[in-house]
Amino acid sequence: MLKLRSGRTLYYGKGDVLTYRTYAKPLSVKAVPESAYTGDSNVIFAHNITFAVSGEQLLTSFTEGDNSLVVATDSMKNFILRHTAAYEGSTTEGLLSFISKKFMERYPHIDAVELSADRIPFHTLDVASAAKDGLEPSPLVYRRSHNDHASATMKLVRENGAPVIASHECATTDLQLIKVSGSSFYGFVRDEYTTLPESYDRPLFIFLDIFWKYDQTENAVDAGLGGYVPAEQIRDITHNVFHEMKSPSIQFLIYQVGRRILTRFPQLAEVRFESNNRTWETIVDNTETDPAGVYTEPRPPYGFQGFTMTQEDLTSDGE
Ligand SMILES: O=c1[nH]c(=O)c2[nH]c(=O)[nH]c2[nH]1
Repeated sequence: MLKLRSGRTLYYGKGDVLTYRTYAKPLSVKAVPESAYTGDSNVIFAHNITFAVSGEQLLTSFTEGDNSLVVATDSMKNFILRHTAAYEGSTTEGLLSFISKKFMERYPHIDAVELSADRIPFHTLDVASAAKDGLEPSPLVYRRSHNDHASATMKLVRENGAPVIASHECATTDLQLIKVSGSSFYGFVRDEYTTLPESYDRPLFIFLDIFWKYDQTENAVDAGLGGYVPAEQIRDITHNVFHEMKSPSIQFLIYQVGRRILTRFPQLAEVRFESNNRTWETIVDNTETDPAGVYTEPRPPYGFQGFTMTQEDLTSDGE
């Protein structure tokens, strides 16, 4: 939230600024064992951006109707689009940093910018190769995905007049993972309010949002430094840990995912989870001799968990 010195909150901006940039600089990252992802051609580098500004000098635009220092949100949209064309990097975080720094340089009366972007994922598609010897990814045709996607949030303020990143958080959201067998939930408090039976093998369906912060923000902004953490590798680590472990609860599952993420990426200071329990309701149970079961959508209300972890969690013996 963007606040003035007086403690008053003041901001205005533009949301849903859709920027479909083509042929951004390709991204290249180090491999991790859990993921085939090593980068992105960035042929389509598309985002939905929300951009808000704040400043002491904007107060009279609210209190007196004085528009003399108001940059129209329509102009903000144009600024974002034009600078998306000028961006020479390869990451969402770099794009946000670039646009907001340029904006604060152009408009010195703006004290702070808070902005976020959802990456709009477009995936490659295989097509018959021109040589007719199999399939190869089309460099031209892409499929828009409505699955999980990367995003980032950033706040910039001025220090000695120059814009600096005061805070950031990166994320992969809307991950929806089902593990059909190998998850339990038992041993919880049983009292006069308990109706849930203990489960020793449940089809665990979770909705998951994962957030992370770097120790050095520069690693998020400049992939050339070699410490960039792509949402795709976070996603792949998550389903690997889910696959590997017999989870006694979502709480313990996300803790183990967090430990793996922090192990793989020492450049991250923090990982945060928001999970949602969508365990399928059992209609026909499976048996020891017949794995076939029938399940249906769970009814609301849904349970959720939240957990924040830092590198310090790796020094405790949770694994
Ligand atoms: O993994 C779970 N954690 C809970 O805290 C909980 N509570 C519940 O009813 N089901 C589950 N599952």
